[in-house]
Amino acid sequence: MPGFAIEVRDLTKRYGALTAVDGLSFSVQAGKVTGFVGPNGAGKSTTLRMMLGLDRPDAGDARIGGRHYRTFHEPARTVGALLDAEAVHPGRRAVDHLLWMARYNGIPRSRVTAVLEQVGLAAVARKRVGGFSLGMRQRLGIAGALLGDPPVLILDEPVNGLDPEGIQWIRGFLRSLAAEGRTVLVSSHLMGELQDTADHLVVIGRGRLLADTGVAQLLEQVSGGRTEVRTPARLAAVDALANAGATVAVTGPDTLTVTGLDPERVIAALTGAGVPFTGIAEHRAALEDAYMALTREHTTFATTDGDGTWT
Ligand SMILES: Nc1ncnc2c1ncn2[C@@H]1O[C@H](COP(=O)(O)OP(=O)(O)OP(=O)(O)O)[C@@H](O)[C@H]1O
Repeated sequence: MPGFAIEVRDLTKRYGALTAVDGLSFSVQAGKVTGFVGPNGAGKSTTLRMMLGLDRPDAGDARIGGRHYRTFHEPARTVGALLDAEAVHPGRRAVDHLLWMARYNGIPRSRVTAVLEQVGLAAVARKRVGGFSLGMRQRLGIAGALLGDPPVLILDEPVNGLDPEGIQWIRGFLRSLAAEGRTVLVSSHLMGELQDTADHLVVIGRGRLLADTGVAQLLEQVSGGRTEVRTPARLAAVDALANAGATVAVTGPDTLTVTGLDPERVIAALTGAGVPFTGIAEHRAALEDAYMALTREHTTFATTDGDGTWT
């Protein structure tokens, strides 16, 4: 799978007095899941639409593998996109929708069977889309994006409205696509939807870049060195960790929050003292907190800048 990066440079889009995307620059690498995060109205969909040649920028540009989307002869073979899972006619059968897409894009029919299998919809291929749950429609949208076996996938809010099982599925699926060397860009307005899926995060607010960072780096930066430990032997764990020099707070019947020891040393201290544990994680809530802080700061900035409310 050739590596296709996405490069966004000084991208700007105005709707009348509103600057929906404001001098945005970032790049998206192949072989990773990149989360594109921002509150509602931050400009995510507008940015994705400009990448896909559906909206024309007022300034700057977005290139995929060094080229503008519109210049691709067979774009579906390079870029697969899911913008709106609701956009399929409800009277259509899933397989017919994909066959129509395949014909339109010059893709062999055999790919339709392959992608239906890939997204787990083979058994309902002949059912009408109107009877599909939102999760099934999201899967169908992803199947459509995969038809051309593209090296680049751009998915707008694919996790939105999924049940926990659907969320688990999509996480694993996106990660497997990235592991094949594909470029996977996935948007969400919720950090929680992406923090366990994405390797990298691009955070925007009011059309501007707020952060462009690895998930691990951001987590390290914001977790304040806190590690959560889940253990059935709470008291023994407190002793072992305190002996190793950590500060330990009991945060639940079987959970502890540890500061002053990195996760590797927490594991070493527990294992060395023979204390059982069922989970060790950097402080996950911290990422959500950081996201809230980033976007809140930006709201304050926007307000003091004199240009009104947060949409
Ligand atoms: N065609 C349009 N005409 C006028 N304003 C628009 C248009 N499209 C988007 N906007 C405005 O541009 C801003 C950015 O919208 P956009 O849909 O890109 O945000 P988003 O981050 O994708 O939000 P959401 O998570 O709600 O989808 C919003 O204030 C929106 O109302």
